[in-house]
Amino acid sequence: MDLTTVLIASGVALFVYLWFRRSDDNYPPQPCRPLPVVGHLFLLKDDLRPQFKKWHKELGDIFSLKIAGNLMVVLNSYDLIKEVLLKRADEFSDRPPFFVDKALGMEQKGIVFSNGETWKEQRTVTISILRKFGMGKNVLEQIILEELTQFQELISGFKGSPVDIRINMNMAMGNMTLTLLLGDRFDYGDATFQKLMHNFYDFVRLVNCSQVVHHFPFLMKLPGDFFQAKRVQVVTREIMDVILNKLIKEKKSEKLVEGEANNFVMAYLAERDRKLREGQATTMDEENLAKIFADVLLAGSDTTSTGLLWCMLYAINFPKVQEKIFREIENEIGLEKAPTTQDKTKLVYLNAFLAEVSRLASVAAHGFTHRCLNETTIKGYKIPKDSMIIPNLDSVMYDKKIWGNDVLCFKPERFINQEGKLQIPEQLIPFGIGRRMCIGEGLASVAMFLIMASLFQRFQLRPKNMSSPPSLNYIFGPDVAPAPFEVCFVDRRQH
Ligand code: HEM
Repeated sequence: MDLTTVLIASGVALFVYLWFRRSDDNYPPQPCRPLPVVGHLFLLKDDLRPQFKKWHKELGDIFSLKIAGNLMVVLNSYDLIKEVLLKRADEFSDRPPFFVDKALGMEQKGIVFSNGETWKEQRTVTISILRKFGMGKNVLEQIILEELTQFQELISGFKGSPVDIRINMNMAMGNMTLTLLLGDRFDYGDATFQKLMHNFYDFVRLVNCSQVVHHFPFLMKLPGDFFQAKRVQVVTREIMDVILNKLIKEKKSEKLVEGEANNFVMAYLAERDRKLREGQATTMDEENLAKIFADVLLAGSDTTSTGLLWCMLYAINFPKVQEKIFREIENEIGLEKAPTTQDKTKLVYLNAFLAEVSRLASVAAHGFTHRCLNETTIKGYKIPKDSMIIPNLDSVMYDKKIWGNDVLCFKPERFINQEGKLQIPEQLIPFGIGRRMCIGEGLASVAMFLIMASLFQRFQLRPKNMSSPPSLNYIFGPDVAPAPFEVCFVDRRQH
């Protein structure tokens, strides 16, 4: 036998041994035996939703997959997700390492990807600043209403002809977020804004695929870019460069009049300076600020814009629901005065509509990955240290035990009780649950309420072809977005 034959034979023998070796580990059930080295990676398709649904049905509320050397544990059902992420928050609130965090640079900073003291302080400070912006003269509301005026003008310019509004929606939401961060809105034609939005679009499209490189870093060294990881690296570096070296740098040079920050960057820097002046130990610095900037832009803007697109798609598919919302707006606030947050409690049916869209659209279908801090058990199964934990929010949004047999029906009425009041069950968790729960829930909810109330007040949303509205199909990415569709915004004032 020559050396090549020996090597091939040993390789095959090792593979067969690893494949048939009995594993004594009592891991949560798995769909099949994992392959050596890659584990179950070969099973995962681009759209994980139907797969997770099937495995949930076959394997139960907890199942697991081997991804390279790590265990990925998928939690299904409200009770189990709540038990792990809320009641056992000390054990399951960390994040695992992500390729994209590495690509962004300044690893483990900001909020989304950080852990420990850094995460705690950045999250607390950010929530506190956002809360202040939502109070008093309500900076948040002013920003949303200003952008909304521009957005309505743009829509009105389409004069009721069919349009794919995705890019414009992303630009409007992106601009709202940037105004919150910096204090001034961009002109849509501004070169920096265009570049950011372009990179941002690429990022959202490519990020899922690139995570494979985290498990197999040698792939970065191979020629070509099959998993788009090199492209993600270029795009994220460009995003961070603009944020840190242009936007934050320019803001820093402006003088802050004490107590008057109307934007996140200035408010953050003022708080950092206060802590330093008072001699407090702090993790607050410009790198953390830049990462929070990216977190808010990347985690917040796209998800909210996607949520709004779903609202439009459901509205054109359910014209009677849309008409009922319009009548409610007409009766409760009239057609002249622009809706404000003060009107939120009056528009019960609109709120029920938004809740039902958030349930069925399930924009963050699989939440965001957590990490298990130390070896432990869930439901008697062994969970090794550093396992990835996925809260399958889809399993809650589509659970017949919670929503009834008509779980697949679009029915805003399910959120209105017999007294005609809005009633949102605790199981509606589009923003997650526990210590890592979304920090942007308030911001997203206010933005979605104001934008949809204003659009429904002025426009009737219609499909291009009244007899065949666009499908409710989705595209699975970092969030679940509607497949491209066209909508006609017919100005009610001119009809
Ligand atoms: C409809 C819109 C949105 C949805 C559905 C959504 C959903 C979520 C979900 C499911 C998580 C993961 C929770 C977990 O890890 O268990 C999350 C995290 C996060 N979201 Fe949102 N989000 C939305 C809008 C926003 C907005 C507007 C912001 C801007 C402030 C934002 C900022 C964040 C941040 C920073 C995190 C990470 C929190 C942490 O790791 O501590 N999100 N979001």
